[in-house]
Amino acid sequence: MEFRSIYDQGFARVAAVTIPSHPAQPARNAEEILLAAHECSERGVAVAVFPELCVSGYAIDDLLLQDVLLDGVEAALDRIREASRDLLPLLVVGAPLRVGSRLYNCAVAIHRGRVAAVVPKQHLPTYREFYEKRYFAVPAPSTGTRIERPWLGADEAGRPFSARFGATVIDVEDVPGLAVGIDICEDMWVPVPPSSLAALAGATVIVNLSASPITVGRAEDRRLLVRSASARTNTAYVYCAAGQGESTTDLSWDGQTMVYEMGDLLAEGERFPDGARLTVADVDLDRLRQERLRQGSFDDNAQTFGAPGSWPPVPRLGIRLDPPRGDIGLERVVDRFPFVPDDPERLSQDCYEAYNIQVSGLEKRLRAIGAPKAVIGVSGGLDSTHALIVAAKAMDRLGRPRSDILAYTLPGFATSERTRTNATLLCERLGVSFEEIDITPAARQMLADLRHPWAEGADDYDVTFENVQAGLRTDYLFRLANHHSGIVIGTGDLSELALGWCTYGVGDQMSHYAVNTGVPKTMIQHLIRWVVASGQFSGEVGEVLLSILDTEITPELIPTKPGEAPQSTEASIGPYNLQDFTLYYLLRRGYRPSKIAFLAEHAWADAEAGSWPTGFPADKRAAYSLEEIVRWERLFLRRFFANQFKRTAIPNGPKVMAGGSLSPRGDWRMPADASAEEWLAELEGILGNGTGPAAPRAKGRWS
Ligand SMILES: Nc1ncnc2c1ncn2[C@@H]1O[C@H](COP(=O)(O)OP(=O)(O)OC[C@H]2O[C@@H]([n+]3cccc(C(=O)O)c3)[C@H](O)[C@@H]2O)[C@@H](O)[C@H]1O
Ligand SMILES: Nc1ncnc2c1ncn2[C@@H]1O[C@H](COP(=O)(O)OP(=O)(O)OP(=O)(O)O)[C@@H](O)[C@H]1O
Ligand SMILES: NC(=O)CC[C@H](N)C(=O)O
Repeated sequence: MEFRSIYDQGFARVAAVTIPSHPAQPARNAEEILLAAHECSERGVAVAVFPELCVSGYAIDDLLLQDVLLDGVEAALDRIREASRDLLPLLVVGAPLRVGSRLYNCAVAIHRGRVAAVVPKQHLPTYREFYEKRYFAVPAPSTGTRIERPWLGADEAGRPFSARFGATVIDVEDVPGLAVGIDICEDMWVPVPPSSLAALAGATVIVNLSASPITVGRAEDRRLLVRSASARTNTAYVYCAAGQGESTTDLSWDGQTMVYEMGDLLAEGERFPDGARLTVADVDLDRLRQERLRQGSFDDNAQTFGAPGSWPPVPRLGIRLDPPRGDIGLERVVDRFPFVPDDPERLSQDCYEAYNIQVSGLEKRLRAIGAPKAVIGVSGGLDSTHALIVAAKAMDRLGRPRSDILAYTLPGFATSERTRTNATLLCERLGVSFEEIDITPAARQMLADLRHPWAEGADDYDVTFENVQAGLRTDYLFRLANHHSGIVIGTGDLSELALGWCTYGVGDQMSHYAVNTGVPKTMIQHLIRWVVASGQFSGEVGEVLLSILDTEITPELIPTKPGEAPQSTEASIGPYNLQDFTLYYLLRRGYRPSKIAFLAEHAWADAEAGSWPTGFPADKRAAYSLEEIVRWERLFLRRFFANQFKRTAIPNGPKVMAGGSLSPRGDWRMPADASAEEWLAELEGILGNGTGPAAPRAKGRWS
């Protein structure tokens, strides 16, 4: 197992290749195909798809029925097949082929000197500009025919090879999880495309050989179809259209290429190119496999289609690829923040939704109870600030005065002037009811009653010292809620829950309704920025919110000595940048820790590379080495397992992100006494730290 090998990390490299077309000149087209195929091979591509009828040219009309053309096509396929012996990828090319007494519009799947399968187009457009039924036959629904033709080649003893003719899923046996299904252009435009059945039979990558002429607006239609096909079939969909050189007698061609994976665009090629273009992307086979594992309805649907009287399942056959195992890079963008999109419009939309999910969640709870007051401990930090502006909006929407929010600042031994001032200003400007209660006398009393060394003058700031303060704050807030007929609004976020960074029970883990539990820390700052930018509150509230965004994240539980930096949360539990990254891939994707580290290195190794979310401060653009990534991931895993007990007992609160919730009722169930050992061992083994080289991956795990 090579840590930096994409094929060992569950990816497969695919290419959508558009080439210059030479209409009715199969020999020249074969050379164009081979030129691009060599490049794909050098780049470690596993599957390369070319346009529909690229061997003959698509728009050649009645020339399709000429024997010179059809003989030339077979000779060209023979040439490609022979030359493919030295090439890595499975090549899928389009050609008109005589089978029996008719002509078929086919995809020919070629690998290492053999034709793996010939898949005929099932849906022939014969409307508007298309006239395919004039030339081509619709294949019979019964599959399983074999064809024997000289261009299929022969073995060493001269025995001729035959090939499957019909819909087929091609399993790449030594790239677990890579199974290729085929659509040919119009096949994608019908309600039940062949690719849907191929996906239900196990295909994870669908290739579409297309010769869709370009008219205004059609590229967007294709994008919609490819994107939705990939999302609905849980596949990567690799689309490739004919381009430069196709006949412009009555039409024009743009050579559009794109790769979508489960609705996400991985790569897209230049349109109207002046030569061959390879659109290359690394498909995450683990993601597809994991999604089908957890979304059981996918397989249920396959059962429905496999039932008697329904479509027969698409047959599968296997090839072996022997892909490169070294470091060939990663042809895929890995976002630094899986919970936070970089695209400004998408980020704004996500923030709008997240904020409204939180606000409407609290609104419903307040209405259901019968207009209780909302009691909040406001520290001047990010979480309680956000909870406060969620509560303020909920009160506005309920038509109740903001004074029904009872905000308390509860300074302890380490509360700084800055957070306290921010908290005070924010409450004043929002117009909520506000009071300060100093918890230090009660905390002193409790520490003395406990006979804590600090009470006897020692410099001992342990967990008990911290939790006495967090606990007393909670005690005050709950009793204030009783006293004023209110409920305590919980402020803790999703990242803190993942790490167990809260005080259990009599502490900030508990509340009557927790508005932030579904929001990761890396998202909270953007939410607050969005609240300011979208003018949810007055300009003067916005000013304080921006000042709060600038404050270092600290629990303020241990006093700062002169000349020392204040207690830093991230120094204790790791950068939230990395911890949210791990959280997403563990929770939503179920990935191995080694794969998470591999992805994190691609996302975080270089602060200059790739994009950052809009508004992300330049001075906070961090980078992390693989060593740092692994160090903090280890800590994450230990804390994530050890703190499940805090999650099994969390208060109610809405799920916000599709990436996951940690509520045992919402989206995450796990034992509160499980061990992280196996997860830690997997990480150690991969990096060769301590436990020696990693065991080779078991075969067939993905099937
Ligand atoms: N699986 C399990 N099932 C049942 N009980 C389990 C348990 N594992 C530990 N325990 C028990 O739980 C207790 C430990 O949990 P707990 O009392 O919560 O204490 P603990 O997790 O040790 O400490 C809380 C940490 O959160 C930090 N904190 C607190 C408050 C706010 C913030 C913030 O910045 O937002 C941070 C604080 O600085 C401290 O480091 C122990 O008594 C332990 O024996
Ligand atoms: N000085 C304080 N006054 C009032 N409430 C406080 C104070 N300190 C902490 N709290 C309450 O305890 C919660 C957790 O506190 P802490 O500051 O340790 O964590 P945090 O997650 O960084 O939250 P925040 O970003 O709101 O500070 C806060 O959200 C707040 O509700
Ligand atoms: N060649 C084809 O099958 C093209 C048909 C497709 N519906 C299109 O409009 O692009």
